[in-house]
Amino acid sequence: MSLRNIYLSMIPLEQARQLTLEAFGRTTKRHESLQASEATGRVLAKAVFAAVSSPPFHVAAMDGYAIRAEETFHASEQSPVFLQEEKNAFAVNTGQVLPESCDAVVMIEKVTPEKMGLRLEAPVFPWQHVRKIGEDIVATEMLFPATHEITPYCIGALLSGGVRQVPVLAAPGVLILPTGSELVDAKRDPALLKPGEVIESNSHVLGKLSEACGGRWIPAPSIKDEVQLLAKCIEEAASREDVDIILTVGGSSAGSHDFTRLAVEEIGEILFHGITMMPGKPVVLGKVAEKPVFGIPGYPVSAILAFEELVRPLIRSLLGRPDIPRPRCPVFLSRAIPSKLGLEEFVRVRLAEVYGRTIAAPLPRGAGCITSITEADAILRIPAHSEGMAAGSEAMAELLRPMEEIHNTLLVTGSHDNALDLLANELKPMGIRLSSSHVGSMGGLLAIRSRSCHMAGSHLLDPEDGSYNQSAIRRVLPDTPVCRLHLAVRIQGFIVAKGNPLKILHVQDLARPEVRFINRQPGSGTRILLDYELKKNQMAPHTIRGYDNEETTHMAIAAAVLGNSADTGLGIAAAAGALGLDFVPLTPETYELIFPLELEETPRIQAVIKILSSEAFRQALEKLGGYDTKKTGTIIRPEKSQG
Ligand SMILES: Nc1nc2c(c(=O)[nH]1)N[C@H]1C(S)=C(S)[C@@H](COP(=O)(O)OP(=O)(O)OC[C@H]3O[C@@H](n4cnc5c(N)ncnc54)[C@H](O)[C@@H]3O)O[C@H]1N2
Ligand code: MOO
Repeated sequence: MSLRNIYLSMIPLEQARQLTLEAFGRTTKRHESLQASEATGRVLAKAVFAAVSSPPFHVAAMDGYAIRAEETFHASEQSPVFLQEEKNAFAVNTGQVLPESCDAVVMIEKVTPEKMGLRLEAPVFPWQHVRKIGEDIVATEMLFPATHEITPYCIGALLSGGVRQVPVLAAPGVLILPTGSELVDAKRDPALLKPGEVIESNSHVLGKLSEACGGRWIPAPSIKDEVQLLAKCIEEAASREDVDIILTVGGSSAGSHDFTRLAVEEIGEILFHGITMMPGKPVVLGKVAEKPVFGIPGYPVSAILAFEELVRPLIRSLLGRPDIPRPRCPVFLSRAIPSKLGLEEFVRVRLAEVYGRTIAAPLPRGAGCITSITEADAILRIPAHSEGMAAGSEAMAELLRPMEEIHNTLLVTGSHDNALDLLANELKPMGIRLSSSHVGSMGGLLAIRSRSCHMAGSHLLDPEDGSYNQSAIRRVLPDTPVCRLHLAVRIQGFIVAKGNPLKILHVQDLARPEVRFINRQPGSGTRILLDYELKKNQMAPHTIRGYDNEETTHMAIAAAVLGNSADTGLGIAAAAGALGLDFVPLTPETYELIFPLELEETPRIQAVIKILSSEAFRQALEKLGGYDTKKTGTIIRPEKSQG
């Protein structure tokens, strides 16, 4: 039997959210009583009133003497008043109860003990430096209304107001049921994973996200892809009193083992299947025993976004609370972001402050890559009706990190080099975060031109004279004086499988029919180097199998060789070494960090210069292998004619 699903018609996200809230968004009726001191993050089920006043008595607000104010009214420098300890002046410390006869406190530094008593040279007004009964909280007054969310501050008010127990809404129980025969428990030793097995991580992410917005995660062991089993588990979950929301994770899409919709249809009804959002398209919403059942897509980023856009608003609504929107901030795009018409797209971006503007650089978009969201600083929503955004255009970003972190980011755009990771590590303790965006050397110079990065990693060979970067800078940045900070001379060569099984030794070997090549993108220094080598050897690009298959980083080339989707690609030794591959050296090249002269004195650039000039950095670079560091850290300043 073919159990392949077809989607119901997809609906817009906003409509899906409304349907969800209309069907299930009612404040929960389940209450519980909690100790006030343990109630942070919980939501009050009823209004809470103070049992006692605070302060409960008139108390001293300063260290000094409690007195009767009227006895000091005529005090002045010329005719001081002398008060007598224990008769009409009583020593008190801040917070102590005032003796009954007193109505004011004079600060200790305002009186001088003398033979005649405590000398006072100025009048004291009634209730001066006294905190009167109920100044803060009056017994019986309402402290917080129903659906108020309790913060640590609130606990102070509750305890001071004599409230020890509080009635709170039961945290909505979110049962999370991972589905997929390939899933293995995250506690299992990852070294023992068999081919095809996948570490179950999504339920942990969604569970913690549920708790962060006020829900209670009810974990469930993952189950195999079987419709009947899935239906049974959902039914059991729906019958539990402590379960308010059920999430199945994985199997929501159209694959032959994607059973969520079928299972829900068997025991309940489907409200929708498919949303015009990406990632997160194949979400299912069903109703079983009057409870919401979400079919959450299995890709990690799809799962997170489906949760945040639909499940979180529902949890908040069960708590009588508004959703928690991400803070927003206007940004400018470092490069164009094309987008699919008809889908609301959530593009993950890195942010950095460059020349006073917040620049957004898009990250790779695969919904299967959890790192596309862990590395992101913000999310850009591209509306369904848009085909994308142009480079330089302004957009509204939804922040995933505090702005302070973003302001301390050094944005390096351009060619990729493993040494940048080393640099990032050194910058971190200095409070600077390095963010690198891999767009190739030429892309980096263009980003300097459009003032959308601080530094560009570049290794652009001039085939005419064998120099690096100089002529490209003259061409691309005729009006921008830039400095060239020497990172290293590095060896470019062929990244090959361990033992170099196809014996790839020369450029000519790339033309052998059995050799599958993986190329770098146009505009990258490595691509220019390859084309130069081909020309030198009189080889036509079309004679190389895989010339048109492109990746954007050295590590991606190495990964392609490791994964056996290619036999070789041009790259640096460090990338081969990182993945345990072999390396056939071809030619040395100069890699520089280019930055605008006008940024030279900024702390972020100064920090990089300092690190690159250190012996420790040089040694670490040498250790990576394939680098010559003789000139590391030297700066070539702009030619006079430039600018
Ligand atoms: N023919 C079509 N195929 C797919 C479509 C489509 O429209 N037509 N949609 C794609 C989209 S979009 C998404 S998103 C994915 C997700 O679909 P599923 O919900 O069916 O997810 P699975 O196939 O079960 O898993 C996808 C992926 O994620 C891994 N996974 C699943 N659960 C977990 C977990 N709990 N922890 C960690 N990783 C998990 C799973 O092993 C797969 O690798 O479908 C596209 N396909
Ligand atoms: O829409 Mo799916 O959620 O891209 O990855």
